Amino acid sequence: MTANANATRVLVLNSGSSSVKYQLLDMADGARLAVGLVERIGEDSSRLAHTPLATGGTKREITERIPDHAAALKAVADELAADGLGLDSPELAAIGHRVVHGGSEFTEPTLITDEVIAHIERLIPVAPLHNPANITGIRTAQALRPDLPQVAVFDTAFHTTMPEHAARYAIDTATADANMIRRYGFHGTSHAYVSRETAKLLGKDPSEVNVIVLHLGNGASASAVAGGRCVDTSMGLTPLEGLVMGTRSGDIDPAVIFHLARNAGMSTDEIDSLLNKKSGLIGLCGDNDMREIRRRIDEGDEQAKLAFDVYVHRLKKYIGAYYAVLGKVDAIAFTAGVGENAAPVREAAVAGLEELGLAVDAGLNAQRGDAARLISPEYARVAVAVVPTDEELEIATQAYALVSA
Ligand SMILES: Nc1ncnc2c1ncn2[C@@H]1O[C@H](COP(=O)(O)OP(=O)(O)O)[C@@H](O)[C@H]1O
Ligand SMILES: CC(=O)OP(=O)(O)O
Ligand SMILES: [Mg+2]
Repeated sequence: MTANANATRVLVLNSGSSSVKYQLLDMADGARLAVGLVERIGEDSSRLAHTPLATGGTKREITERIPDHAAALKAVADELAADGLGLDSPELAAIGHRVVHGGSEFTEPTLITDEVIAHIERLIPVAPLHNPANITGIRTAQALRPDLPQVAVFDTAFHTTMPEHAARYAIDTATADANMIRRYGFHGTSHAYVSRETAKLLGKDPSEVNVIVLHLGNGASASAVAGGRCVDTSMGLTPLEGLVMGTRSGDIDPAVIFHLARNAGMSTDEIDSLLNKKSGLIGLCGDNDMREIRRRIDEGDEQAKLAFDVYVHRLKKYIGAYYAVLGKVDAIAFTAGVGENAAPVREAAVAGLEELGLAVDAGLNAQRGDAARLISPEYARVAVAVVPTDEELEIATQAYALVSA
């Protein structure tokens, strides 16, 4: 199906609302040839940072206004071309796109056609921040390489195995069905990858283990994975539900919204922006970066301490909930920016759960490193692990498997 049957490279594009992250990988040996990021698209302070790993080159930065996603992708293509890794390369087998919302329709990586794009467009009302950027990324890449297979890998796909009782909201069924309202879950490529890597770390097959995955990045979500299949996850119709995040509230009483509309005179858009962009850690203490919050706590800042405590309390509640959902837990895996780096979050989330077989060894927890590792003491019944996620590798692997089949 590829343009060139011997081609083994995959370009992965992760288009966010104001950023594009990308990686070029060679699936013959898993080598990362180039990685980069365009951020603050549409602002005067746009920045492109590109590292051509294949040539051993150092990071290059471009700081000039990049008006939109199309311009961002063209700038990325130019940077790749400067290292002889351009989009015109015959070694490129596919472009893999992270698509955040695939609804109930998409359960597998999918070859992109006009019909698939139309489906992704129909889901914009339930993913207004993410799906439009994903579609622009797809269309721009198509324009640059119309002959190349483009593959959509959906954040929601891994969660489509959730049982109906976990996916349903307890609201009027006709209203829910008419409006696509159900729990979809997100960060699925990360939950899939990390749950498999955790099984590997335990020396087991994924089908033999039950894992709670805590993906704690800027966006954050938990999932309960039984024998390799997702049975529950904390994000819902949109990526707003669940854990406390960098700028999102996670779970709240839905009546907060009516209260703000009726009594504070806020519009729907203002409340949407409040809950998605001005809540979570940033809403609680003015900072969304866990490094800065820890620094402030070390200086005795009470507001930062409260934000940390709210964050950890929610996390602990989800660990307990998914322990109950799974019945038996073999491992808890911490991943993404906060999960991989913030030892105090891991320690606090598990503190006091010894009766559940959960404990963290302080020495192991304090160690750093890029490899998956256990941080629980020998005696603990449940393994606690730090397992670095790699969404780009997972997207490339899924996209390549589809086009080389
Ligand atoms: N060394 C660190 N210590 C504590 N927190 C960190 C560290 N490095 C990154 N983080 C946290 O990780 C977050 C970013 O996580 P990441 O998974 O890269 O997010 P995303 O992919 O959603 O942008 C930062 O906002 C910060 O809170
Ligand atoms: C779905 C989602 O929350 O994505 P991100 O963490 O990239 O914002
Ligand atoms: Mg991430």
